[in-house]
Amino acid sequence: MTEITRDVLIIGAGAAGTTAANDLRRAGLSVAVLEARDRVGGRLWTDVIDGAMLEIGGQWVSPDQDALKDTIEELGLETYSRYRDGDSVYVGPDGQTHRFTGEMFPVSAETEKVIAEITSLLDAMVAEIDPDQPWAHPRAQEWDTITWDAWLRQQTDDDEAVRNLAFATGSAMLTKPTHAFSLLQSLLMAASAGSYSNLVDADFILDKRVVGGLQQVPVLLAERLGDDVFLNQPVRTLEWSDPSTGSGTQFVIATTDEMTVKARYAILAFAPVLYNRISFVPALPRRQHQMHQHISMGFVIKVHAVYERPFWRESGLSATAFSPYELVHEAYDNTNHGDDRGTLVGFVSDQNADDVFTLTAEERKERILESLSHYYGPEAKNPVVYYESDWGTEEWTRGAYAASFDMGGLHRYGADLRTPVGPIHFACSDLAGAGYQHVDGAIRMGHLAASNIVASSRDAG
Ligand SMILES: Cc1cc2nc3c(=O)[nH]c(=O)nc-3n(C[C@H](O)[C@H](O)[C@H](O)COP(=O)(O)OP(=O)(O)OC[C@H]3O[C@@H](n4cnc5c(N)ncnc54)[C@H](O)[C@@H]3O)c2cc1C
Repeated sequence: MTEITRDVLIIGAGAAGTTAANDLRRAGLSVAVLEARDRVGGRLWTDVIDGAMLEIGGQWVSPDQDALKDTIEELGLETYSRYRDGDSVYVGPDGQTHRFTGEMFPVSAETEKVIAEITSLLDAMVAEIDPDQPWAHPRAQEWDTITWDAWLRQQTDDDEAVRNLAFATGSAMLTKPTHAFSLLQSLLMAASAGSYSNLVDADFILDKRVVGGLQQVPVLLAERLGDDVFLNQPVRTLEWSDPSTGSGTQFVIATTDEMTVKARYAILAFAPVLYNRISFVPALPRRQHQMHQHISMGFVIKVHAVYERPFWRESGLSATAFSPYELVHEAYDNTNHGDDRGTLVGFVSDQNADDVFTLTAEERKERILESLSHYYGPEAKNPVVYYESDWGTEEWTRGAYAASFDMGGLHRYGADLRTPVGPIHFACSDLAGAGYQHVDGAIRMGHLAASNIVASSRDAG
C-alpha cells in the first residue's frame, strides 16, 4: 500500500477535478488527484472507433460559457463552428418531413403563436431566476412542486406546442421524462444558459467544437499535474475529521485498493449520484444522506453515424433536425474539422432509450437509422461507422448527460448542494448554476472549490 501526504486530495480527474487541482497548485498547495478510470476526462472522452474520431461524451461550447472558453484559450486549443448552412428539418405529428429555415419550425399559425407566447413567458420567468440559487425565488416551492409537463399543459391544450416546448429541457437537456422533474428544475436549466430562448437555439447552445476533441481540456490540465494524477484508483473509503465540531486536527484520508492519501482537504469532483460508492468515516451528516437520494442521472444515447461524404449537404440540408415524435429527437452535422467524411450525431433520450435497450444491438441500430432516414432520406441507413455512446453502463458515471433533482428536491435541498462538510468540498458540473450540467459548469465548480479551500487554508494559518 503506497502512502502519500498532500495538502488537498481530489477525487475525480474530470474537468472539475483537474481545474481545481491546477488552481490549488498555483496557490502553492500540493495535490493528489485520484481517478477511478484508466483515463482522465470523465464524461469528456474523445476516441477513435473503427477509424473515426468520435466525441463519445461532451463536445459543444456555447458563447455564454466563459469559464470553458477561458480554459480553452489558456490551453491554446482551437475551436471551429458546427456546420449549419442550409435547411433544417422537422418531422410533425403526421410523420411528414418538413424543411425550414430560421428559428421557427413549420407548425400551424395557431401553434406558432402559442409557442411564441409561452416562450416569452418562460424567458420572463427565467430572467427572475438566479441560476446559482433558484431556490431563493419567492415562488420556488410552487414551481418545484408542479411537473414541467403539467405546467405546460396548464398553459395550453395544443399538444404539438407542449411537446416542442417540453423537449428543450426534457429529452434534449435533463434527459428525463417531462413528468419526472419540476418547472423550477426546467427554469434552472434555462437560466444556466442565460434564457429559455438561448436553450432552444441550436446555433447558440451547440455553437463550437474543439479541434481534436474536448477531452483535451482535462487531458492537458492533467498533464500539468504530472505524477500527481493517479489512474485506476477508485476511492473506497474517506476518513475525515472536522475540528470545528469536535476535537483534534482536521484531516482527510482516502483509501483506494492500492493507495492511502492523507490531506487537510478533499474535493469530491464527480457526480453526486456516486457519493454513496464511498464509505465515509464518520458517516456524512443526515442532510447529505437525504439530499443525495433525491438526485439522479438522466439518460440519453448519443448516436454517431459516419458516411463516406456529408451527403445531406448536397441536397441543401444543414443536418439540423428535430422532432418530439421521432425516436431520434434531434440530430446534427457532426463532421470533424477538416474531415472529408460526413458525420451525423443524433440523440435517443429517456424512455425511448430504455425501450431500445430491450432490443438486440442489430434491431436497435436498425430502428435508430430508420429514424435518421426520416430526416435525411434512405442514404442515412448506410453509415460506414456506427456507434452508440451508452453512459448508462459506465460504472463511474451511470447515465447522461448529468444529474438533477427529483420533484421538489431543488427548493428543498439545493441550497446545501455545494456547502462543504468539514474538510470535504464538492465540485462537479451537476452542482453548477451557470453552466449547469455542462463542462463550463464543471470548470466553474472546480474554480470555486479550489478558491474556498485556498481561503480556508489561509484562515487556518
Ligand atoms: C454523451 C454526453 C454528451 C455531452 N455533451 C456535452 C456538450 O456537448 N457540452 C457540454 O458542455 N457538456 C456536455 N456533456 C456534459 C459534460 O460532459 C459534463 O457535464 C462534464 O464533463 C462533467 O465534468 P465533471 O468533472 O463535473 O464530472 P465527470 O466528467 O463525471 O468526472 C468525474 C470523474 O470522477 C471519477 N470518479 C467517480 N467516482 C470516483 C471514485 N470513487 N474514485 C475515484 N474517481 C471517481 C470518474 O471516473 C470521472 O472521471 C455531455 C455529457 C455526456 C455524457
